[in-house]
Amino acid sequence: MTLTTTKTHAVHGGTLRYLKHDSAATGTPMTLSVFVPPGEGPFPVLIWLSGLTCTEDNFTTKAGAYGAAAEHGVIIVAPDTSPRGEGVADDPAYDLGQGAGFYVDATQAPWAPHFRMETYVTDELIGLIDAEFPTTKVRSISGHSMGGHGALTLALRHPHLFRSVSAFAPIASPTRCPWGEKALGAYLGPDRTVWADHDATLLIEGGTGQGCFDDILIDQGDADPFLADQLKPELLQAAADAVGQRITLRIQPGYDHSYFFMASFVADHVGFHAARLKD
Ligand SMILES: N[C@@H](CCC(=O)N[C@@H](CSC=O)C(=O)NCC(=O)O)C(=O)O
Repeated sequence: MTLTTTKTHAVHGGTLRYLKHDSAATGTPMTLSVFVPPGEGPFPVLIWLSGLTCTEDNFTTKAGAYGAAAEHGVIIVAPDTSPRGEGVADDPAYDLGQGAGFYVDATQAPWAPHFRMETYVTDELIGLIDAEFPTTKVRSISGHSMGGHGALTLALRHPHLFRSVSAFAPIASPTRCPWGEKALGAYLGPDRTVWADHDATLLIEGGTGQGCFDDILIDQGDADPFLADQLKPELLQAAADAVGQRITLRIQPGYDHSYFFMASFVADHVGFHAARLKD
């Protein structure tokens, strides 16, 4: 599984690479970016999962995370959000198919052959990064919106892989919002009991990952147009309170769903993870 560098940029004293590789998990080429801070390493890793419509480029060019990553000595990995290509299933809507992988392994036609983003991130991507970059083999995970859902569910489902988890405006309970119901129904089929394994709120309510994370940092803008119908962080907070999982949910006044919001607080998230990655 060879990584090919397509572009390299110097940034904040470190090196940002855009990369591509043939993925065994998705059966397609996959693209990603990797920022390596200045110095010899080895460095811990923060995996960033982006939201609907994104490629690896949105976070890389808009989040402004690399100054904090350089300061804390953290590698940041930002993969694409789905398999892509002519032979890959798609849907004309922005919230299903290419650019909307939802970080699950699809079981349903026509998605099942390539839409395997849970395996891609938790198995192939982590292995590839640890093999090809100077890592400490210790990592954390964060993401935005669909990627916030991905970060939370992958951390709760695979807590041995991650030291810490945070999210920006995550889809907190995809079994109870239009984006999630549409995607989980398409990728996993009509049985809602199967969806529950990919719903961060229901996972926390059921005790999955309990005791694995001392705190979960979540930032949410109160001017986010998706807050009431799609995101519902209050459900996650209630579930966490019920089982004693600490969540630091920061409602940020005036902030929307855009990368301007993330750029405003991403340094806090890098610092949150860095403190736990270096323990
Ligand atoms: N096109 C849609 C919404 C698209 C959108 O807002 N995408 C967000 C993630 S939403 C949840 O996963 C995003 O990150 N966009 C990329 C960016 O660079 O901002 C619509 O217009 O309603």
